[in-house]
Amino acid sequence: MACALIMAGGCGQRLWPLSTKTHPKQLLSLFSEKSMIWETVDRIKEVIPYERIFIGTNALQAGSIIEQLPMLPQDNIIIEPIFKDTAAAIGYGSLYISNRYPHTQLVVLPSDHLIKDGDTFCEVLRKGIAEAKLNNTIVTLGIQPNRAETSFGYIEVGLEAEVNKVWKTKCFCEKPDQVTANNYMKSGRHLWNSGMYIFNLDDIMKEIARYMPNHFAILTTIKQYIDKDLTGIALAEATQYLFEHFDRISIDYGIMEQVKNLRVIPCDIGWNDVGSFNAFEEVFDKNENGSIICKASVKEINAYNNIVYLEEDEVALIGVENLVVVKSEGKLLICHKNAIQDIKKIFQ
Ligand SMILES: Nc1nc2c(ncn2[C@@H]2O[C@H](COP(=O)(O)OP(=O)(O)O[C@H]3O[C@H](CO)[C@@H](O)[C@H](O)[C@@H]3O)[C@@H](O)[C@H]2O)c(=O)[nH]1
Repeated sequence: MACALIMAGGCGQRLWPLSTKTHPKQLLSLFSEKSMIWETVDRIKEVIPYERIFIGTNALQAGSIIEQLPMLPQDNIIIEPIFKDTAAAIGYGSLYISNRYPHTQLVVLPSDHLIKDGDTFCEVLRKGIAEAKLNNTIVTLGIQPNRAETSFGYIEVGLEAEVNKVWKTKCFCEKPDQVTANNYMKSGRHLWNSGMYIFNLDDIMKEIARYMPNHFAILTTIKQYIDKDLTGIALAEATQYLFEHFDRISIDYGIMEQVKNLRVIPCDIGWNDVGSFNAFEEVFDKNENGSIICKASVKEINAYNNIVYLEEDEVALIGVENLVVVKSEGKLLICHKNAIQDIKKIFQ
């Protein structure tokens, strides 16, 4: 039976002020009463039981995650001592999980994505796990693109790639420039990478050794602490001096752009990475003025196409268009929709 590693180290910078370093996107309840990380755990529990679901995070977020996910054993919360991006986090998580469940398959999932069709998603996961086990491949889930987005990875497949089947990939390109993304969009042969990966634990360590030898050397030294069955903060403290030496790089650049055995399952699962307030336009209904109003009761006079997320009782928008107005925990954002990409600068 496979294990899962849910990645919860990021802070959803483009959703400030809803998302902050201490209360990041994955802990927000945007689409139901449950937080996005809780939804992620819930969605896969038919395929992977709680005792095999692990969370990769940091000390800042670990307490809230343990509170939100009491169904997971506390030792399944893996605390990274320093933020070093997903290559280090997935290598570390893979070592940790191998110590308990050696030679199995690992499903790596982001903690902060929306997936509307959970049943199809579980079917695709089962298919991906079987593929990785049988053929020693790395499997990712591909999404049909609807715009030339530059903040995603792209996977090239053949034109014939039908949904819910496993396909060989021709190339993987992480976050292309705008001209390249436009060409990919036009080609009809490129899918978005959803950032979900399925592989054998043994295979990912071989790929890290081949393509990221510095990471592999550090992980080999870290293993001695994992073998001593250290967990939680104690493990993070023991390995901090080693983490300092990891280059800060994602698994997408470090491994996925290099590997020869990458496979993709094109799927239609109602996926959205909710990366910025733009995503609200795709996942929430608009009112008659073209605006999206969450939580507040808003009166609009000659106001159109705004995104409003406020908890105040009375709000009026007059003569304004294409604004994002969001207030949370005493922090207020007023931003033009054209400037949404700059919200992440608040974190710098
Ligand atoms: N534990 C841990 N988690 C991390 C870390 N860095 C990021 N994460 C988590 O890993 C997931 C993906 O990280 P992002 O940093 O948000 O990735 P991205 O820029 O959006 O790009 C990835 O996802 C896209 C789809 O949303 C892909 O298209 C792209 O290729 C790539 O895989 C998120 O759930 C984030 O919380 C880390 O150092 N540690």
